[in-house]
Amino acid sequence: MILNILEYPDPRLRTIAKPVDEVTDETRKLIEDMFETMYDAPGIGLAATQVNVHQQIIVMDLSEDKSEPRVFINPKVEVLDGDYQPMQEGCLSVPGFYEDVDRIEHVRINAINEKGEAFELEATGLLAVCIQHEMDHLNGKLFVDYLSALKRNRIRKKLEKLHKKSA
Ligand SMILES: O=C(O)C[C@@H](Cc1ccccc1)C(=O)SCC(=O)c1ccccc1
Ligand SMILES: [Zn+2]
Repeated sequence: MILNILEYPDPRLRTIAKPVDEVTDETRKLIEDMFETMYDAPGIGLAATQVNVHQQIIVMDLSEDKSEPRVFINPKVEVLDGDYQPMQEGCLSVPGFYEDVDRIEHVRINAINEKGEAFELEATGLLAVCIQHEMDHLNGKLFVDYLSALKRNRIRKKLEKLHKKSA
């Protein structure tokens, strides 16, 4: 089922997600709906926060042909080296805006998969960037928070105007 994606500046996007106690069939159904929603958008990542479910669940697929689906439940990210690199980011909750954000170049993520098995992954490049972007969502943070107040307010005003039209 395609789920509704919350859009900035919706305050619910600022909610801190809670850990998943047990990976159940209900968790797996939500993950299935998150993948369907992400592919439909289209996007390369989606955090449960964005569909107003405040559990620590991220789905991702950086492939061109939906061939590399990834699930991260209760993820923890470690910095492997402190270098930052700028990369252009978009966000399904901030549709139509793309801005450069500095992110840590090399990270390690520890998480649980949809079968409840623990795993670890080292990442650089777009995968590392996407992991940090999705982790921010689970902590109520958005990529616009890294921009200047001027840019952030311009984006907010444009999206609020769009919401009024469609409301
Ligand atoms: O809002 C999200 O979390 C999804 C976001 C993830 C992301 C993209 C780029 C850098 C960091 C994080 C998106 O997927 S925005 C859409 C997008 O970037 C894209 C869409 C289709 C094909 C390729 C990229
Ligand atoms: Zn996003």
